[in-house]
Amino acid sequence: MPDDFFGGLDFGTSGARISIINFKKELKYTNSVSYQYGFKNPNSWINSCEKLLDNLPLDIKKNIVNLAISGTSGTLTACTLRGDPIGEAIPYDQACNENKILIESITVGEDHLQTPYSSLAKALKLIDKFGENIILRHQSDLITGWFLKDWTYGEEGNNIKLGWSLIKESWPKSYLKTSWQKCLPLIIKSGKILGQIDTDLAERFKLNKKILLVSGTTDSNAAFLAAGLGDEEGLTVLGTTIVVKKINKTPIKEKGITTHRVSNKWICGGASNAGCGILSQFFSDLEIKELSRQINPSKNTSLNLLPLNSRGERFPVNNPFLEPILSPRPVSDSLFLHALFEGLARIELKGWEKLYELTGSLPKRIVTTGGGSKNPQWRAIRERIINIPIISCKKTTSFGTALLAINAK
Ligand SMILES: Nc1ncnc2c1ncn2[C@@H]1O[C@H](COP(=O)(O)OP(=O)(O)O)[C@@H](O)[C@H]1O
Ligand SMILES: O=C(CO)[C@H](O)[C@H](O)COP(=O)(O)O
Repeated sequence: MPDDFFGGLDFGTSGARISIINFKKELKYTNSVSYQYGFKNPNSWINSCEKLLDNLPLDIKKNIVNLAISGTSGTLTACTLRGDPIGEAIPYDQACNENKILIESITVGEDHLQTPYSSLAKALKLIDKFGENIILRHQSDLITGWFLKDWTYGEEGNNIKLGWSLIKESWPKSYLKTSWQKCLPLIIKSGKILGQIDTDLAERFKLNKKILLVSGTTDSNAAFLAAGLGDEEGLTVLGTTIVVKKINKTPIKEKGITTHRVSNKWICGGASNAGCGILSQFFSDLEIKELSRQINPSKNTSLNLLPLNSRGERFPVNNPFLEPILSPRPVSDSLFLHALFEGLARIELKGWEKLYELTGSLPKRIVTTGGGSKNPQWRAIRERIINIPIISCKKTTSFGTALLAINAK
């Protein structure tokens, strides 16, 4: 009797990854692809999903029983009522300042929505551009809909930045009076079975026709699940952006902070606009690895870079006008990389200080996931600057998403 398999697909900034696990949570298969048309183009997400499905070995295709999808939190796209993406998505790190006054008037007391990075700000911009005869979906919800050929649903965590309240289990009352409420998804808790894969799609990719789609989560929550974090540990995701998260007894409502609920715990934290993205702007992955070997992590470069991926910051400060500082650039590439690592470690430190201010405690140990987590020199620099022991977790975000698929109800 062949194993049943559980799949997790994660849509990040640099590409998409799939992990297939069995009931014992053993990783049976993984693969990743980068986006063909760039991150902002939703057809890239669909196209990379198709490539990942095409490349699955047949025995896996036939024995996947549950599938869950995660994606970047706060990347919103407009679609036709039939789920076809319209134009480019607005990515999580793009500030939309256009409807500030309207947003303040409909989100009184909801500070986390009153930022130009909220999905609400992006939703209003998309409605201004494309009208109200559209639906608005985040990355994870769009792809889940693509598998079902039904775009009705939205997963709770992915929609917090759009205004969904995990506590009240509703949209803000002020939305009821708007004409655009119909553009929002019907919210479902994470880890719930939504329905069976579309038959034509299953046939096209030779997949088990009985695959059940499970409502997924955000990329950072999936990383949290993969890391299996303890109450006294913190999570740092070193992906295109740096995300810091810790468990807290109560939710926190503040600009730049998101409170999610994962495995019945409140997970508080924030995502910077700085991260590995800036490394990729200057160096290939191989160059990063080789140049890192020349770095002495115990030394301080005394260069004070602020390595934001672009203008504007979400967390630890929420300022859409903050400019990156990338000069002076030393002649030595390894010295420059060293200084970038230090600048990123200082941003992470400020993140932890901000969470200390809001929660009253620091983690005893930091678990790190994401592309940057495999770098030992960066880890040592981070330990020197942050002064908290750090370990790397080899499990990927899509592995965490696959865990949701196992535990589906
Ligand atoms: N050895 C390394 N050290 C530091 N960063 C690395 C290393 N290898 C890859 N990266 C970075 O990892 C990033 C991709 O990580 P990933 O977690 O896949 O990101 P995302 O999920 O945001 O797409 C790239 O920006 C790349 O620069
Ligand atoms: O930065 C990101 C992409 O890499 C994260 O998706 C995101 O912005 C983190 O969001 P949340 O605060 O909801 O976990």
